[in-house]
Amino acid sequence: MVTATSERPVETIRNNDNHQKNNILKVNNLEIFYGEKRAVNGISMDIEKNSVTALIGPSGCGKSTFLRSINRMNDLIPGARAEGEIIYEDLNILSDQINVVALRKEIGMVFQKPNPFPKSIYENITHALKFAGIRKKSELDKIVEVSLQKAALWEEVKDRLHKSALSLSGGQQQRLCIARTIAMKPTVMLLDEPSSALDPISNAKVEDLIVELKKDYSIIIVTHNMQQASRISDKTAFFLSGDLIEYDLTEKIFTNPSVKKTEEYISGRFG
Ligand SMILES: Nc1ncnc2c1ncn2[C@@H]1O[C@H](COP(=O)(O)OP(=O)(O)OP(=O)(O)O)[C@@H](O)[C@H]1O
Repeated sequence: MVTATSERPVETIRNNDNHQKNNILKVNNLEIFYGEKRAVNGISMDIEKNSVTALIGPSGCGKSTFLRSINRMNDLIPGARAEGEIIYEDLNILSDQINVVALRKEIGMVFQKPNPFPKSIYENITHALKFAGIRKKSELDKIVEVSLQKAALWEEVKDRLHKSALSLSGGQQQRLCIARTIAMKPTVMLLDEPSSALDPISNAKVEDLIVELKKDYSIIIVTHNMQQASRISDKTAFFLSGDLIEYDLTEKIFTNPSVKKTEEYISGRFG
């Protein structure tokens, strides 16, 4: 549970009016700055539960900045700050009372380049669990198996769990990183171009996995690959120069967008 960390009452950062049953996140007038420069210009959108939401747009439009704000990864960048609200479970994620460590367990992130630790496959998954106080071997074994199964990797690695994660292929490493996130029992998974560094077969496996995972998680994915967005996402948000230009069902965005700029972008006329 993402709890308030200070003495101030939780009610001061709750916003019950904004809670909606089918949405996992509600973004209200979010602005993100790097120093004086504004990278995200007051965007508002709801993110649905158990769905895949794709963020698309040309390089530098603010997709990754927005994604990183959802689990407060921008806190790690000196000079970065956010205004507005991202409501999750009636709490504003941007509040200084949020327990960021707990938040990042519930809202996990997978990066473009697979980044397993230089440890065994097993330890890659158990490392954070042990840190969180889970020590019993039988419990750790179970979580490792379930996480690898959910990440569609178990069959490929079950006989070499104690071999180095770095001996896996790039595609397997990325599925291991997804398993590592799953082990923390997240509700939301943020994926920043998770398959752009992979070969086509590994890419297809990761795409199949994402579609499978939405049964259990709400997924937000940044992608430069229009085909990928149209294949796997339910809703698509098109960003341009820090603005959210259009946000709608993926089918609508790719067949009959409402805004001319969206149509120009998806048909490859710029970006
Ligand atoms: N750490 C940072 N410090 C300063 N400015 C940054 C930083 N990260 C991003 N920016 C700027 O913020 C704007 C949005 O960048 P962001 O990386 O979010 O875009 P993007 O749409 O994800 O791009 P790409 O598709 O190339 O990853 C850009 O103008 C970028 O130069």
